[in-house]
Amino acid sequence: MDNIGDTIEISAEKFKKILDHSSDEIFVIDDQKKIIYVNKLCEKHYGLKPSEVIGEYNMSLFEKEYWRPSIVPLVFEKMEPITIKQTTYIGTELITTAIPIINEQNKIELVVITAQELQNLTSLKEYNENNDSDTNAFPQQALFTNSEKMKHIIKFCKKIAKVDSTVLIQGDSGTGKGVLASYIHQISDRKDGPFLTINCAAIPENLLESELFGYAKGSFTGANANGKHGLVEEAEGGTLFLDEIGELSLKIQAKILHLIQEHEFIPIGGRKPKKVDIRIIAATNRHLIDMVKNKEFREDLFYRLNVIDIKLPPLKERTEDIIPLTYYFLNKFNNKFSVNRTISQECLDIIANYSWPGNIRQLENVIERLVITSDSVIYADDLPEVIFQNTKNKSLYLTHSSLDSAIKEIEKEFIRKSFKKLKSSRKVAKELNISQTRANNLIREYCEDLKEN
Ligand SMILES: Nc1ncnc2c1ncn2[C@@H]1O[C@H](COP(=O)(O)OP(=O)(O)OP(=O)(O)O)[C@@H](O)[C@H]1O
Repeated sequence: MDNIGDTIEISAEKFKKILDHSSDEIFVIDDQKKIIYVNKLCEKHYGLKPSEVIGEYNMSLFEKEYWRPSIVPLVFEKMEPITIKQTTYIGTELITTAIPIINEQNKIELVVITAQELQNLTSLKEYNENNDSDTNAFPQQALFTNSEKMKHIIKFCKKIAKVDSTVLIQGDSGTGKGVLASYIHQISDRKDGPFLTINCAAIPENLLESELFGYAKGSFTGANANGKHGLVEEAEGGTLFLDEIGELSLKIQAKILHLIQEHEFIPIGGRKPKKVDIRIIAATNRHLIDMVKNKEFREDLFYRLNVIDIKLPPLKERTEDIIPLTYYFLNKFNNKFSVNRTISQECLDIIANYSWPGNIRQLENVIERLVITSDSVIYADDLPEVIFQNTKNKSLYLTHSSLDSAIKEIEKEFIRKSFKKLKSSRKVAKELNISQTRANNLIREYCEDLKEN
């Protein structure tokens, strides 16, 4: 126990609780620039638990690009408090202040760093625009990751982006195939040209052909008399992304093959081939090789597309990405709907342990729904039933060794759900078929945070 003043004692456990509930991230490094303390906000800002950060050297995390720019060299150089703007890899903007604690030998003993989210500042005047070292921030990118598997894929993309070979991205629905295709385009020499996407499954075959290749003057009745350019022509100098390529008919597959091999195409109703300079990136969530075996997909086109193939892992194989993505989407929808929802630890744990069969898209949709439907804090019981139950059932067995504690957990869940909905102990008692005294006691035990002030 620490004795503070004459009468108040704060245990180390309570002290940790206080720091973890600060709205600022608190980050302390020693004279060797080793991280000796960080509060729980580091999970929100970097998707890393304090236990993964404490004991690391500041530089080694900085080199893994969790944030930019670094404040530590500045404070060691100037030996005085410094404030700068930083951006984390999930796009959170922070106003960070580093305060050196200097010992009697005039050496830095510790540096206490606090970081506040820019969107939380009530007044933007609170920080000086001139101090802002934004030039070092991350480039605007829609693709970020904390997973080694994905970092490997991104490294591979950086190598292949510069060549013009066709790329085939395979992966389950919602794993980010479109985002990856756009990323490859953005880091390629074609970045100043267009990036056009067509979803081959969403358009009927006859329309798809004219969308892709356009048609010549007066080629059919009802068509624009001057003809029409297709996406292949409009993508000149850029990249054409063919999403869900497994859905193409054999006729259009033949035209795509010709386009890839000869860099030319003939518009519908046209006679002369037109040359184009485009890169093709294709994606599918189907097993193309099985389709080839079943003669549903041309073997020659498959091998042409597959010159460079990338397999995107489902979210359950990159669980390190779940928490950073959750906060990324939370920030995104908080901004979109001008609210400031936070998320409870229990809810976060369930999200982190769920298998996400619909991958990133499903996670994004769930967070959007939670931001819209929850009150200021998002609790576990706000989650859609399927996620809540699925993880709950697993965790009941995993985390409860005794029958009594598992029963208590279920009791808590029932009471919270009912009280959240009905907001009255009388109604809860009625719904759950218990006495009002018992309902009152249970509400006092489990629902303090749900009571309206
Ligand atoms: N690494 C990422 N960072 C941020 N957002 C991402 C990331 N990957 C995917 N998303 C988001 O997840 C959603 C799904 O991504 P995308 O549409 O690229 O998936 P897909 O694999 O092409 O899906 P489908 O097969 O259904 O077309 C999009 O809203 C996208 O913005």
